[in-house]
Amino acid sequence: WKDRGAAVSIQRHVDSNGNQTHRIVKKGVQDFNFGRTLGEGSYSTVLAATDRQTLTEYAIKVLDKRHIIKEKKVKYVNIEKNTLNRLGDHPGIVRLYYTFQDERSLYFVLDLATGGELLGFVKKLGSFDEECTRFYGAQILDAIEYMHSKGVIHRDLKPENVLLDDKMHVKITDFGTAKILDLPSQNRTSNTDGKTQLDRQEQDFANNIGIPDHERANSFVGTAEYVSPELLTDKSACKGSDLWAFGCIVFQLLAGRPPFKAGNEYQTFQKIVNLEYQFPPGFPGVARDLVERLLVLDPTKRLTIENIKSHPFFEGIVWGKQLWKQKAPRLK
Ligand SMILES: NC(=O)c1nn(CC2CCNCC2)c2c1CCc1cnc(N=C3C=CCC=C3)nc1-2
Repeated sequence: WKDRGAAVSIQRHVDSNGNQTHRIVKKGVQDFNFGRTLGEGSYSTVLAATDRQTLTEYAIKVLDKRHIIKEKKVKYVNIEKNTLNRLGDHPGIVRLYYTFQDERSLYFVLDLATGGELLGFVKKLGSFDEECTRFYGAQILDAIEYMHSKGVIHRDLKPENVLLDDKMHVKITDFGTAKILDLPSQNRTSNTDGKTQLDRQEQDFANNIGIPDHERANSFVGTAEYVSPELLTDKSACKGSDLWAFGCIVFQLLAGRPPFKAGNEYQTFQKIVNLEYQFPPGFPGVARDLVERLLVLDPTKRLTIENIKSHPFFEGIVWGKQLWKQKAPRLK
């Protein structure tokens, strides 16, 4: 495991003859005060923490080494670290500052998003108005565009993974199931002979989220409601899969519920592959047009990011840095 980046603390040391020396030591657990638990994964826990020297607050993801090895997740953890390293410079993506380790655990020192999940606000308000949906949709899309430009597909975008920082701006997180498209031409995660080969990570992930056996053989899925049809039919993710999830999120912000939801995962999957969803009465027409052009079964027929940015729904949005400088609209 190669630690990435390093933060050091300078420790003043007076030796037995009273000579003062300074030791440079890599930051470690002892440099932080750990606070509340922000989230738990199957082999990781995310805690709020404060750097005792700088008083800066972070989220620290603690991964249990023994568990990672036992559950054969080493590849996952490295993919998450490599993905976060690639995505280190965008305001809409949780940043990995550095990692360190001790005999038991690995530690990822990450941005702390104090506002919590976007999902929490949608639930509290019931739904967002067009202005708020436009702002948060634009920030999410800008972050997706950056990810894709770095050859990363998130693969599990959902309102729970869209966090908000202290300025109520978006911070996308949880790249544990992301896919790095090594070759620029490789737009789908399938191997060279064209057969969609479940890679170890996908197979491992499928094993872990309890897919029924008859589906387990060849389907890697994220969270049921936001999974794209191509992941359920030909088992491969592509950049369009993130745009499908984006369409589900825009729908959910305005409707207060995701487009595809049924009694259980299998029935939800059925609705997705049959494109069975309805807009609630009052759903704004211009947003409906956008969603209808994203929730398209054939990923090659979905709007591209450029198309979405110039769609009338996003009229008035100034894309780029300005989007992250402006004040977030008050959620009402
Ligand atoms: N899996 C992760 O990497 C991760 N998980 N969380 C907490 C999860 C809680 C459930 N929904 C998804 C996020 C975080 C991170 C990254 C780093 C990170 C930074 N800030 C927060 N902040 C939170 C504040 C309030 C409630 C939940 C999270 N959380 C995280």
